[in-house]
Amino acid sequence: MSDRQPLLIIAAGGTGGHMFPAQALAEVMLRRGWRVRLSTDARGVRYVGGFPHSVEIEQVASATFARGGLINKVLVPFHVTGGVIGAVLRMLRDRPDVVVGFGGYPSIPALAAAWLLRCPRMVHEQNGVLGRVNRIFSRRVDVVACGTWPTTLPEGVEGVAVGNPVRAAVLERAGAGYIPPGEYPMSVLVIGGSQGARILSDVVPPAIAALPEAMLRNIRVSHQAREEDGGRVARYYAEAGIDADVKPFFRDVPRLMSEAQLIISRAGASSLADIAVIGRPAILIPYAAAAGDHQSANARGLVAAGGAILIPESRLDAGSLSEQIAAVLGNPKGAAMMAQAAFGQAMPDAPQHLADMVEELAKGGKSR
Ligand SMILES: CC(=O)N[C@H]1[C@@H](OP(=O)(O)OP(=O)(O)OC[C@H]2O[C@@H](n3ccc(=O)[nH]c3=O)[C@H](O)[C@@H]2O)O[C@H](CO)[C@@H](O)[C@@H]1O
Repeated sequence: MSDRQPLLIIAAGGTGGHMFPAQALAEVMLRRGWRVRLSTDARGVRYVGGFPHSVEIEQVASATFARGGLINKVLVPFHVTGGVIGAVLRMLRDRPDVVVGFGGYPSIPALAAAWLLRCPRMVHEQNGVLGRVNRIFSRRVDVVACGTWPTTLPEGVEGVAVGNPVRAAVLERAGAGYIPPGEYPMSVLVIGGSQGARILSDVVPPAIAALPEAMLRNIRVSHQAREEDGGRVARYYAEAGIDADVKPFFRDVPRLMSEAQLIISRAGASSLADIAVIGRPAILIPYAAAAGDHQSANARGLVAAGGAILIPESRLDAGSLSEQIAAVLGNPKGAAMMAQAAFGQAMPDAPQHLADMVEELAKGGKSR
């Protein structure tokens, strides 16, 4: 590396699942004196508010076969080719030291350009099963960093277990003291990933309303519901006399998690990493339609360690969920052991580890 400030390009698709780990790496690299540029599409740009202000933003065309009509699908190869040509020209001008892809179609232009120009590059896969873009590039990058371990990788591809980097606001609460459930106000946090989950809005309110009266009196719920479900969820809690805060997205999830006696959640990779790093008992309901059932794979470690209870969507109903909630909240010792076990699965040094790998690559060394 010369004396100029090193440049990292982070390429990530437009969902929270890709953007939160990208943000965590950006935060560390800026602290290490790097310039950081985020390459994403219009959907991803909605998340940049959470990124440090000094991160440069480069918006690429949204090109995916997964959405849009026939015309969109016909145009995808042109968008992708245009995106790659643009990325090659910018890289020839700016000579990034390392390019890291976090998955999703918008990461294609930067990764393809880095491959063509032989620029040091890696992908980070958050899930227990490789996403489509990361699978394509897994043989064309220097390193495949894995957030969930073990990850199913294509034959001949080696991965490095790094963990899913969590945001600074989560790290500040790593292993925060847990107050086990008892005869005092208890908090239950319900989150459905970055978009919210309809099934949790259908099943969780009646499950909570069916808890034993003595328990119910002390419960406070923070429930993330999709915009269109928020009204009915809030009404349900109000009519059942339950103290509830219903929002489409909580900006202060790290605080809410640290205050919670129990978390009910989907099994998206960052949600699980946050739960483990803060160390809280959880009931997990993996999204059954996720590609390759990767949410079940994500949850495996936490559940096997005794930090979480898994309920498959196919067996989820208000009655059985209510029993599971009562079992956790009615057993302070068991809940404290779950919190401990969850923290035992955390990889809080994932952001630093990933940052070390970026610096290794920049020096020309391989990280594995
Ligand atoms: C439906 C779907 O396909 N989801 C995928 C998507 O997850 P999705 O985008 O749903 O997100 P994750 O669960 O990985 O991350 C969500 C993040 O949002 C935070 N949060 C959540 C709710 C809220 O109100 N406020 C808030 O800050 C969580 O604490 C977490 O940090 O990408 C992930 C990573 O590739 C995958 O593992 C998921 O399977």
